[in-house]
Formats: sequence, C-alpha cells, structure tokens
Amino acid sequence: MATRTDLDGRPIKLMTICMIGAGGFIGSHLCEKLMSETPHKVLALDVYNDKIKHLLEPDSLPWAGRIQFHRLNIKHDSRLEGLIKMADLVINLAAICTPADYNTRPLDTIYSNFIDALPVVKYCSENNKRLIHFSTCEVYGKTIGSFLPKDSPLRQDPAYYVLKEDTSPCIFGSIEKQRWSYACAKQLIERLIYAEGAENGLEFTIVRPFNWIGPRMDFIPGIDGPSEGVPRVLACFSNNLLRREPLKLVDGGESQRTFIYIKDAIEAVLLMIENPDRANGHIFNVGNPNNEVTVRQLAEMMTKVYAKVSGETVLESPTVDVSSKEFYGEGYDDSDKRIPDMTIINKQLGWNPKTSLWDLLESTLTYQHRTYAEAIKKSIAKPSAS
Ligand SMILES: NC(=O)c1ccc[n+]([C@@H]2O[C@H](COP(=O)([O-])OP(=O)(O)OC[C@H]3O[C@@H](n4cnc5c(N)ncnc54)[C@H](O)[C@@H]3O)[C@@H](O)[C@H]2O)c1
Ligand SMILES: O=c1ccn([C@@H]2O[C@H](COP(=O)(O)OP(=O)(O)O[C@H]3OC[C@@H](O)[C@H](O)[C@H]3O)[C@@H](O)[C@H]2O)c(=O)[nH]1
Repeated sequence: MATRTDLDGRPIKLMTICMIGAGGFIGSHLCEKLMSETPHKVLALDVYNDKIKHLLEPDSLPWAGRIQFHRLNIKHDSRLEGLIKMADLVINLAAICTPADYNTRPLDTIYSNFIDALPVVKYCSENNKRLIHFSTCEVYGKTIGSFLPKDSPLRQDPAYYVLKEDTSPCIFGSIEKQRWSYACAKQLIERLIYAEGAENGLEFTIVRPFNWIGPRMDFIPGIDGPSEGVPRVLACFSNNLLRREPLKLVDGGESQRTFIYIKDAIEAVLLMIENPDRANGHIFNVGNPNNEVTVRQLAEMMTKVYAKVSGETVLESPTVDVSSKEFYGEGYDDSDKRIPDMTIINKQLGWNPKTSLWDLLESTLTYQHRTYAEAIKKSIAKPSAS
C-alpha cells in the first residue's frame, strides 16, 4: 500500500483502535471501511457480532488478524480497561438508541447512555488515550422556532431552526416526557467528556450523528429481531413495505428529519480518526442538510423506491395515521426539525455529504429486499403456532 497521508500531507501512523459497540449498525460499517481501506487494527467489542461476521470469517480474508472480536458487556467486564490500554484510540458507539426504548425503558436508557459510558471516559483519561465518543443530534432537542406561533414569519429564518454545535441551546420537554431521557443522558456525558478535556487534558472528539441510515440498520421484527420490537423509522417502514402493510405515520408524520447515507457519514468518521490534530477538542454535527423531508414525505418516497426495486405494486392506501401514544406509549415526545449546520466539520475536515435521499433509499431498499423478502414470504406462509 502506498504511504497514506492526512489532510496536512503527513504520513498517517498505524493505529490500534478499541471500538466499543462495533457489532452495531454504525460499527459494522466503520469496521468494514477500516479493514478495506486502511492498515489499522481493530479490537471490536460488543455483546453481538452478527453484523460483522462477514469481516471475521473465514480466516483467509485479506485483513485476517487485523480485526479481533471480544464478546463483552461493558456494564460488567474487567477486561475493558486492559483492552483500552492496548489501543491508541478508543471509539465508543455502545448505547441503547431506539426511541421506542426511551419512554418505556428510561432507566436502561439513562444507564446505557451515561453510567455505562463513565468507565470508558475514565480509563481514557487515566491512560492518556484519545476518545471519539458518539453522542446524538437529539442533544439539541426541539428547535427555538417550534415555540413561535405557527404563522410567525420568523419560523422561516434559519436562525430559529439550524442546529449549531457552538451556539444552539439544548431544549428538552418536561421530565414526564421520558422521551428526553436519552438526549439528557447523552448531553451529560458530552459535558463530562468536555470537562475531562478542560481539566485533565483528555483528547476527545464528540460526534453528533443526524439520522444516518443504510443497510444493516436495526432489525426486521419477527425475522432478525423480536416480533413486537419497534426499530427506528427506516426499519419500521422497510418492514411495512416487505409485508405489504401500510406505513404508520406517527402523529401525522409532520416531523422533519435530514437523512444521510451511512457510507457518506463513515467517510467523515475516518477523517476524524486519521486527522487527530484537526478533530481533537471538537464536537461535530454529521448529517446531510440537503436531504430534508417530513416523515410523511419519507414514507411516500420509500413507497415509490420500493415499488421500483421490488417490482411490486403500491397499496391502494400506502400509509395510515397512528397516534404517538398508541405507537410508542406514554411519555413520547418528538424533535420537530433537524438541520445540521456544517460550518465546523467543513472547516476542520473539508467534508461534505454526497448522496441524495432517492439514491440512498434505492441502494438501501435493494439491500432490504434482497436480504429479507424471501424470509418474510416464508414467515407469512407458515405463521408461528400460538
Ligand atoms: N444511527 C444513527 O443515526 C445515530 C444517530 C444519533 C446517534 N447515534 C449514536 O451512535 C451510536 C451507534 O449507533 P448505531 O445506530 O450503530 O446503534 P446500534 O444499536 O446498531 O449499535 C450499538 C451497539 O452497541 C452495543 N452495545 C450496547 N450496549 C452495550 C454494552 N453494555 N456492552 C457492549 N456493547 C453494547 C449493541 O449491542 C450494538 O451492537 C450510539 O451511541 C447512538 O446513540 C446513532
Ligand atoms: O413507524 C414509524 C417509525 C417512526 N416514525 C417517526 O419517524 C421519525 C423518526 O424516527 P426514528 O425512529 O428514526 O428516530 P428519531 O429520528 O426520532 O431519533 C433518532 O435520532 C437520532 C438517534 O440518536 C437515534 O437513533 C434516535 O433517537 C419520528 O418522528 C417518529 O415518530 C413514524 O412515523 N413511523
């Protein structure tokens, strides 16, 4: 391999990366990228490894020996500190991060996103290890604009809705709206990491992903996850399309999101990994401001794209309205709109997202159809005994 250089033309040093939560959606794509395009070594830690099995076996893979899986739960495993000590860089992705859990399992959500991350931060700080920690765009909560009257012209002013790392406030709902248990726990761990940087010199980067989507996200209920489970919206809508059921629009599908293709986002993470001088001490929004839709528009686009890639007709009523109380239960609330400001990541890393929403849905739904259509047909033909 030719000498690889960073953004400032310096040779990139070979690293051993301790990746916690490597078996999840983002972790699987990051491991794939690191194995296929870099010479770095990965200590992959997770409770599961199904999504990275293709990188671990067989032994003849070109990167054999560069990725090592350690099955462990960071809640209670004394191997954690030793593995962190072996690494040059720690990336923490481990978390409960599906909205259906925030209001129904608030304790697990807070423990997972705050308490369980504490030893990781502490071991990094004590052992002088660089940390890239995955936070979330949810730390911004609701936009300032959402509190203005519906007909206020200020709602059109980006100052009232674009989310900026260094100036936007974090606006959550009341305590009984347990939806915010996740965002609040993530905010506190961000503050703790920032304080470790300020007081003890911890070298850190905080990533705030804005709805990264693509293949291997979450699970399809009843196929590779629990039948009653509620994954994030991409998997919910994929499941509905695969089963020829109407897509469920929570509270009218009026919330707005910007979706980014996982492969674009992973490019940004690789730049952070390999350009520590430009990434350390920063919090980065990583999203695609050009791909904004309401959830209703997302449902309509996914319906069209799925018809194209599967060759199936569209249902007469492709969507159905459902209340958030019915879908998620008591204590659900929502972020109204999420547009990332890209100034900081652009300036520090020169990164920009590339893939349009239509294109990313086309490749993702092609994957969903290829991976799940047969299994769904079989499960429908042979309903489980009850
Ligand atoms: N995907 C997104 O759009 C998005 C958006 C915002 C924030 N994030 C953040 O990015 C990170 C990764 O998200 P993802 O989408 O890959 O989620 P994911 O659920 O697919 O991955 C998380 C992984 O962490 C593992 N994990 C959880 N608790 C663990 C523990 N105690 N010990 C060991 N492993 C544990 C899980 O088994 C899972 O494989 C999370 O911190 C999440 O909050 C993701
Ligand atoms: O079937 C569904 C599922 C979801 N939705 C709606 O679709 C929107 C997006 O829902 P998602 O499940 O993808 O999750 P959210 O965007 O609300 O939160 C996510 O944001 C960033 C991360 O930290 C987490 O991965 C998650 O909290 C929400 O408004 C939700 O109410 C539906 O209308 N129907």
